[in-house]
Amino acid sequence: MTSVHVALGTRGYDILIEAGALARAGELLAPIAKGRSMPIVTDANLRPQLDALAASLADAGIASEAIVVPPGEGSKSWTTLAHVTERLLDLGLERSDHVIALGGGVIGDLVGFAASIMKRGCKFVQVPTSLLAQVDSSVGGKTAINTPAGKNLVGAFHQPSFVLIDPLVLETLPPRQLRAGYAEVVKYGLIDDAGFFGWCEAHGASLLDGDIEAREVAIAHSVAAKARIVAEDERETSGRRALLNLGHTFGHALEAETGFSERLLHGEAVAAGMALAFAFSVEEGLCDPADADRVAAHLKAVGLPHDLLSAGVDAPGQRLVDHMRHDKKMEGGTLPFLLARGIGATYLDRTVSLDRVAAFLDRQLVAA
Ligand SMILES: NC(=O)c1ccc[n+]([C@@H]2O[C@H](COP(=O)([O-])OP(=O)(O)OC[C@H]3O[C@@H](n4cnc5c(N)ncnc54)[C@H](O)[C@@H]3O)[C@@H](O)[C@H]2O)c1
Ligand SMILES: O=C(O)C(=O)C[C@@H](O)[C@H](O)[C@H](O)COP(=O)(O)O
Ligand SMILES: [Zn+2]
Repeated sequence: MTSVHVALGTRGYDILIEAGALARAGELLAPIAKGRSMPIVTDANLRPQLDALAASLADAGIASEAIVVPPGEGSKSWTTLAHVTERLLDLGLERSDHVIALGGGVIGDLVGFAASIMKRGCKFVQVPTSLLAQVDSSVGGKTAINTPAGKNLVGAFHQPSFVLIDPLVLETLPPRQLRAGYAEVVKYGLIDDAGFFGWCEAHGASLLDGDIEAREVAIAHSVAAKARIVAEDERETSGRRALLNLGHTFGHALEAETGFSERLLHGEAVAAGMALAFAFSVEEGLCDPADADRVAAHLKAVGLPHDLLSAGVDAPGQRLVDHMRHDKKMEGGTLPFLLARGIGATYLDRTVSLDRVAAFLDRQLVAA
């Protein structure tokens, strides 16, 4: 069992990582439920986890109603948000009540946003069930839905009250989803921790193969890294938290280009985006080509996209750059970019021209 605290003063909270924690959820959540019912929002793929959670809550005397939405990125939408908030109102949710987000990053982002606007802000608990959600999205309070204009464009910062991570629930996660989540694990190494990237090279394959110890190490390391960064820069104002966006400017453009669909999952887009950020850094004369090759080689070795073609995208650079203009880091018409001086040495560069990015992307396709 590992516990990590996100040090945000009155908005601070604990993240518990424990094999089998789902079965103890009732006992763990009873102190914050304070005798009130806890609605659970989940998706239709998570019936067994929903039953286990509801049974554990019932054992602890906590009532729960389930709100089940369709699985997939399409549920980060106005339609599903309206459905969830209306159901919560029907259930008589009070502002001091907690809603439980049981699922992957889609459920966490959707429910967190719903909680941020319910009665001007009710409480919520994250029970992440995908690797991506366990290592990244359940921590830090970024919540959002997508719009036709782009990814996560309507949302709020709203921190959960508690994050309950049971690594055993990953046993039912489809391998492709597991791999996609692993991309965000690799991200922590690339950002500022070359030693952890080395750990990923050594243990990534066995983690994906089912090594529970490797999973627990990766989850604990990732959430501790994210908790530190979020505590330093909760609302992404100083530039520190922007590091967590490594690969995402390219990645979100690839997701928009593929219609936020199963064609390219978020983690897959981020994997390709990180490799592109390193390749672009090489072209800009910032990064040793050997480092960029090492990044692409590891992503390729574990079966993740590592360039435009392996991400299934052959769009003109200018079209991808047009998607990037919606990036939330955009400031006064310029887009700060996460670039790399090497593995574990990324930084926010405010001098990148989007025309150079478009030309770089076109060259990537010609070279392939
Ligand atoms: N808020 C943040 O900080 C943050 C960080 C990273 C990603 N995100 C967002 O997270 C989303 C991606 O999250 P995701 O990759 O978890 O996708 P997801 O929520 O769609 O889950 C992936 C799929 O796996 C299924 N699933 C989840 N857990 C399962 C389990 N234990 N067993 C069987 N099936 C299971 C889901 O039903 C879904 O079909 C994106 O929208 C991304 O933008 C947010
Ligand atoms: O927590 C953060 O900060 C991140 O950037 C984590 C990312 O993995 C995540 O995908 C996030 O939702 C992207 O944020 P956005 O601000 O680019 O929408
Ligand atoms: Zn992400």
